Amino acid sequence: MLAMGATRVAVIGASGRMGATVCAAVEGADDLELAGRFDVGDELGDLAGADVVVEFSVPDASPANVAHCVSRGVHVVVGTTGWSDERLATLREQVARTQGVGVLIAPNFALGAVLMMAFAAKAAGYYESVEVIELHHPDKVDAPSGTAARTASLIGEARASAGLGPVPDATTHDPEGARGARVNGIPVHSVRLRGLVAHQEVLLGAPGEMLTIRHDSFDRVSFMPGVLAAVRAVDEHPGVTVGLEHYLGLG
Ligand SMILES: NC(=O)C1=CN([C@@H]2O[C@H](COP(=O)(O)OP(=O)(O)OC[C@H]3O[C@@H](n4cnc5c(N)ncnc54)[C@H](OP(=O)(O)O)[C@@H]3O)[C@@H](O)[C@H]2O)C=CC1
Ligand SMILES: O=C(O)C1=N[C@H](C(=O)O)C[C@H](O)C1
Repeated sequence: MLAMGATRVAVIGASGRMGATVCAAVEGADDLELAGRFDVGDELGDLAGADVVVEFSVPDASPANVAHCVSRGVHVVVGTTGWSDERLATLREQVARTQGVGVLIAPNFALGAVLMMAFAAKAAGYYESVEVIELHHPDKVDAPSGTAARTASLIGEARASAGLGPVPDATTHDPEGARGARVNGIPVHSVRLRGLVAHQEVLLGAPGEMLTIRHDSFDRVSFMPGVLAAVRAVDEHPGVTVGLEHYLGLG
């Protein structure tokens, strides 16, 4: 629980699609105060005296931004995707040396997306086949999406626990890569289409049936309840947490 009075929040990547939406959401919350907005090239310095920083930038900049916040003892809610295992390990080492600082890295703050990932992980052990299709706006710089990578990772773990082998696939000739990427052994397909925001389908197949689990974010406001919930709770979760589900009791 943060100290009495409005929690001071700074946003890194404040002019971006997500950063601007977060700034508006913080300004609209009675218990939060927008302390600072930071963008590319800005000196982060004392982070405008923020209690919590929200970070939505680009994969190559996010680790340094987060490391700066941790070095200042400021809690961080991170939405930027593209965190590799190596970058996470480095962050965990830094945070372990910093008493009490909380960092949440969440590939998706939409409640329905968190549930979609949980449902997919739950179902994965029962189906021989599974594929992930993520669909996003064409201005997105990373593929596959962080949500798809996390989903594939959770599905891979569930399949291993259930003793399932590789997904069946007789393809031997695919010079154009039409079968998509393999993330943790799970086929992942990335669609980039004008008009879309953020969408994902998980297809699970067994003889004679298919289960489809789909989530759609039609607007970036869908991410705001999760972001604000994380801002309010991050100080109660010292260390590095990956996935909003751990804050919602779903992890
Ligand atoms: N976890 C979640 O729920 C969600 C996560 N995302 C993720 O959030 C990230 C941002 O997405 P989105 O807002 O659409 O992207 P945008 O490109 O709209 O925004 C990114 C912003 O970060 C700025 N930026 C670039 N480099 C730096 C830097 N070194 N320091 C500070 N700011 C910097 C960019 O500035 P400039 O344009 O001038 O380069 C831009 O304003 C992506 O990784 C995306 O995948 C998106 C939606 C939901
Ligand atoms: O870039 C986006 O837009 C999104 N990025 C996140 C991701 O990569 O999973 C979350 C959501 O899908 C929107």
